[in-house]
Amino acid sequence: MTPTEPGTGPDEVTVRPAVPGDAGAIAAVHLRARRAAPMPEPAHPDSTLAPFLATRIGADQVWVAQAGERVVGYARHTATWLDDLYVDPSAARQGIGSLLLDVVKDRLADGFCLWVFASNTPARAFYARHGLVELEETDGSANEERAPDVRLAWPGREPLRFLRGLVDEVDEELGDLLARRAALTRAIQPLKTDRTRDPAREREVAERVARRAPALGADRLVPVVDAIITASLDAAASNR
Ligand SMILES: O=C(O)C(=O)C[C@]1(C(=O)O)C=C[C@@H](O)C=C1
Repeated sequence: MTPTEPGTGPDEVTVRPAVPGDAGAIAAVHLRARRAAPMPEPAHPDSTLAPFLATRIGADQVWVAQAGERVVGYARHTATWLDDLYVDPSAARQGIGSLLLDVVKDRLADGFCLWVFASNTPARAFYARHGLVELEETDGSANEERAPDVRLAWPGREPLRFLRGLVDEVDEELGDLLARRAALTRAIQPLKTDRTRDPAREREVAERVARRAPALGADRLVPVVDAIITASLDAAASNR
């Protein structure tokens, strides 16, 4: 199928920017597609979606796939995130998702990220086929549905640069966390009569960290925790 070529008959699919009047149609596609996929129930009532999407048309970039007069899919993105990509189940497997994804890749040529529910294996396979890479998997505690999800990235035309940019963002968060942790280590020290290191306590720390980072595991994290605590104690001693 060559959906963007003119003159391909009644099934010709075109992609155009959304207009405010599209909110109802794209909300309907979203809800149908979502319920046809292995995804958790939406966190908000169905009736709130069209008004929400109406506020996003204009604020975000929203692209509508249309077959004749019928809205069959849409994509919504910011400068760095793909927030939505849904195809009506009745128009599935016709290349419409790929068409929308190609529009987003063109617009965000330096790369972008998106979240997919871990349970949504068809979507994960679709994105893998289209060159997206899976990054971290969460336990879902940070999303509204409380369902495990996976962060994906399309690393764009300079993948190394894009992924290093993501590393830089994480390192900034890590720096904030290390500063908070070092301040606590420092606050504890004057309360202790015996300041020898406590290996059992440090092992517990490594195990707690490992529960949030199972891919690393406690044994690999023991030396990391040791280095952090050594640096924190050293800074505390030199700043006294
Ligand atoms: O909990 C303590 O006793 C601390 O001194 C804090 C801390 C840490 O930074 O977590 C530092 C050194 C100890 O060996 C164990 C833990």
